[in-house]
Amino acid sequence: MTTRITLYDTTLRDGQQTQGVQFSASEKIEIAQMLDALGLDYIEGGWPGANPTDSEFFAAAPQTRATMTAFGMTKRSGRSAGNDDVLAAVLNAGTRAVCLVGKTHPFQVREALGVSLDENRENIAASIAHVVASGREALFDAEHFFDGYRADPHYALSCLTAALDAGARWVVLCDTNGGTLPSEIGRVTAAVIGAGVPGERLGIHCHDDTGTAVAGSIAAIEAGACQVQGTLGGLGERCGNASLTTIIANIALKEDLAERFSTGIEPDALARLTQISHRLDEILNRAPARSAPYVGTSAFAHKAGLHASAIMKNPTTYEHVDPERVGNERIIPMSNQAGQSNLRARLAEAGLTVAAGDPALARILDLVKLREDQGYAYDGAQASFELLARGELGQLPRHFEVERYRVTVERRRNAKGERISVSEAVVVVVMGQQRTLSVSESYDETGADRGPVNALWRALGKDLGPYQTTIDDMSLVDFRVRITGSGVDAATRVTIDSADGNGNRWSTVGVSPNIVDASFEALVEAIRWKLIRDGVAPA
Ligand SMILES: CC(=O)SCCNC(=O)CCNC(=O)[C@H](O)C(C)(C)COP(=O)(O)OP(=O)(O)OC[C@H]1O[C@@H](n2cnc3c(N)ncnc32)[C@H](O)[C@@H]1OP(=O)(O)O
Ligand SMILES: CC(=O)C(=O)O
Repeated sequence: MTTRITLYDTTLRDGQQTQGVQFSASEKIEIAQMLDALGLDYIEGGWPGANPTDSEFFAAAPQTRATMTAFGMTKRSGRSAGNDDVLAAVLNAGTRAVCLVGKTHPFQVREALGVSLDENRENIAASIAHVVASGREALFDAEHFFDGYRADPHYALSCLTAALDAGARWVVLCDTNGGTLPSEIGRVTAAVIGAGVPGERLGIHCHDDTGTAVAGSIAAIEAGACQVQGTLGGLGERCGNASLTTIIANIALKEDLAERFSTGIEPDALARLTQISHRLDEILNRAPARSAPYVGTSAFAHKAGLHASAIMKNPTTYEHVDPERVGNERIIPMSNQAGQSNLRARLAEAGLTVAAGDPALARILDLVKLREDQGYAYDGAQASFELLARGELGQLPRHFEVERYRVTVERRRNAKGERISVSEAVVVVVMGQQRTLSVSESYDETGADRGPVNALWRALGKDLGPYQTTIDDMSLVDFRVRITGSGVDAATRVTIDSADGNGNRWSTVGVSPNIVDASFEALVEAIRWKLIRDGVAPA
């Protein structure tokens, strides 16, 4: 018999408090639907009345199986709960549940609110009673609870009791400043339950300022709290909240937890965890975090030669769980850390079968290590690695050669006297007997200059004769620049991610002391790889 842990997501509220994150109402609706499909119990949608986006979201909130919850704060002093306009706006959202944050640390009550301890506790009780009287389920987020408990356990506990006595369904212990370590969180949670607060009405809300928010949340669950709050991928104020993504996977897949606890997440939903996490990254317009537990793009990447060798014999040698359980995949990248096992695995993925012991394997490995020493990085540019390997194996078709290119960047004033820049590129390409010269300016949809690399890409992709139809659906989706080495040895490494209309995505790398030249190398490799992958024969 397992204890059912209630999952409360605050991506749309605390997650929106992340510096640099600003969801639109329609993005909030999409995220709410994703969270609901995943199987969460509560979705905290935001703070109605605090900003137009949150009000718009609640006005159009999707129907969810999860309990949609509006967030707000306890009433201010000097007015009744019924006369507090901030509380009224929260209730007006018409959600099934309302979560109110209130202070439980005497220092915070005095410094931040400037009211007496009794008055604060009465405000908590009156606000929760008002929510309950309006027919909603009430939750109380006990702000700074662990700091408050350390300073004055009697007062902090009395605030929880005031909320529970007023009808709160849940009281949630918040480590608001994120400074409490897991051992203390576990100890205090157990003490709160020992003091009479039922675990079935107790939640935990951790922040990650010590890098232990997930561990702290699990410590509270193990001590008896039955609700856990968090966000997708740990978004949230300052260093973030506890990552619900990690907590969900831990409870489902770590035997010691799975034997004692369960959540509403079904195995097929768990297998969509990586996809959901990457969709959130797309909404946030950021690359997926590499090292995120379970769902990171490197969570199951085996770079070291010793690891790859063992993984190919039995994946459990270097994997704590099967990546498929969370919808992730195993990657064996190539780099200067690789041995022949990585190499043969990567070549097989590219459809290149090479017998163990083939001398070409050693040559390819030596070349990878030499080039990485020069600044190349192949673990994030697998398409360039494939071209390099094909070259050594004598399987690299030469579709075209670049005879020369030239780029100019001009800064001038237009007819209105405004300062503008214009980038222009010329590329000469030879394909068999055919020689083409293409010229292009750089521009985006508004006509603004997008720089020399864009101009080069446009010129290169303008007239590739017999290959044109193959590359027409190609686009550049990401561009990363890194200076490697220092002083006279400094070089620029450019990694380009390309995509095509078939949903393929591939990465290529170029290195040169000159950023434009490094970019050009990566661009040319991107096209070469696409032509090979699409099986186009050289002209
Ligand atoms: C721990 C957390 O993360 S809780 C979530 C915090 N989230 C947010 O703050 C985001 C949304 N907040 C907002 O948009 C705004 O702060 C609003 C609309 C809520 C209030 O805006 P304003 O009225 O301009 O107040 P402002 O933000 O400057 O200050 C907050 C006020 O609330 C009071 N307050 C803070 N917590 C509470 C509480 N739990 N109960 C009652 N009053 C509170 C403060 O004392 C302060 O009052 P004061 O202006 O009289 O000093
Ligand atoms: C409520 C909340 O977000 C906190 O105390 O951290």
